[in-house]
Amino acid sequence: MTGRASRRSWLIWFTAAIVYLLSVFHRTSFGVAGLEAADRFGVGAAALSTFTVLQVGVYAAMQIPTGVLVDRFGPRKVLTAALLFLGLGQILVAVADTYALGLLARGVLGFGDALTFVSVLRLIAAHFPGRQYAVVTSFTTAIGFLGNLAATVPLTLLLAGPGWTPTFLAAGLVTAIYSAVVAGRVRDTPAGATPKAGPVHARELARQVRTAWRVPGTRLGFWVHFSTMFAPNVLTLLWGVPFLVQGQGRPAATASALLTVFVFGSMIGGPLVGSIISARPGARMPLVLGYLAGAAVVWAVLLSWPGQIPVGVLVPAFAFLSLGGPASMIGFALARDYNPLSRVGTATGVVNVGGFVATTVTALVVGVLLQLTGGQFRVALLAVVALLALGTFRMLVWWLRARAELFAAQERGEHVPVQVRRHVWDAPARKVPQPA
Ligand SMILES: N[C@@H](Cc1c[nH]cn1)C(=O)NCC(=O)O
Repeated sequence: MTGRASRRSWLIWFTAAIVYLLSVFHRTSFGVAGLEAADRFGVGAAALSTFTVLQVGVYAAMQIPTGVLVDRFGPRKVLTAALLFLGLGQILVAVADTYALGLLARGVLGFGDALTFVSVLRLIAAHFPGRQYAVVTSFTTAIGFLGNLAATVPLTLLLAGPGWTPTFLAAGLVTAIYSAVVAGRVRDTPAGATPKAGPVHARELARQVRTAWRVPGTRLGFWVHFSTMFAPNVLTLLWGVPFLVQGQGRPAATASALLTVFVFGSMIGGPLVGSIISARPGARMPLVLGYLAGAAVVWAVLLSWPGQIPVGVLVPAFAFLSLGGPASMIGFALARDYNPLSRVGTATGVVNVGGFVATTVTALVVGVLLQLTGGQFRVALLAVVALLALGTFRMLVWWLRARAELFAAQERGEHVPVQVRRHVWDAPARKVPQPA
């Protein structure tokens, strides 16, 4: 859309952003419930990490289907379903007393979580003009981090007070009940129109995904998301605490405190990056490249530091790496700009696969390398550097291809999302055949 977003659109966005807050709360709730979960299900640390891998795996696997569902049925219906799955998953967590039921519960929860983010971004694409897209998505992620904060000290206090079952039961019920608010309040577009959902033809759906994937702007978004968000994710979801405790000899409480730098960094960095790229879309790729160059320096320092890394080095290093999440939002802005609204959900899902596939692969490879090296974090974390290099290389390839498309469109006099000037590293202009 063009013009200004109405108050109604802001209200609809806020209603949907609360779904993302709930989703992040449920996603991160095992961070502080881990020890109690181990006790309740009678399992050790290795079995506990299965919860994380399962959840991220379900999330990544569901991104493209979610994008297609959102384009087909509209974000209101998909968000309503997301809340019902999240609520059901958390109610199952509340009553689960075996490891198998616990895994099933977190799987259902991961399914609901997977339906949320892409739906909210699709709503933003429909309700806000293009120039506001990045800033509103960054507000959304900042609201999501409130869910992450609620899953730290407040959840610890609730688990220590009322206990596991009442806490998770209440969280699950509130989430399921909120689905009625979303179903009643959210509208897919400012005019209230909803995509016409006829019968679903697999071939048609595959064509929609292929078309989105072939757009160089979508592919660039995929590699931007892949390269920027996985390192902070791997540290906060799985390997950050073991690296600091076993690899660096820090107490567990210090390790958890150090990881909160990622939450605050993303909460501040999100709106900052969002407002910069909303005002200057041309700054998107320079920002991503700047972040990746800085991340390479940070990893070189972290992995080559002799002995224990001082807190005075860890805090700025983590603060810088936390900007990877906000930088990854540039991938979604690219998907939004280079696809028509009817395909934005699918393209957003494709982009969102990037970071989560990179997270899953890195988390697994780090685990394998730790096993092979007898716990050498300096060696195991080289997996992060390897994926950073791969992602950056593929991103550069698609950046040049996307620029070549833009030049061609500019030369044809078409409207382009960003005006670009040719540089020496760009492919030379194609010769336009002259009439004889
Ligand atoms: N890029 C992340 C969101 C983010 C923003 N700042 C830090 N992280 C992302 O893709 N999120 C998807 C989700 O479901 O949370």
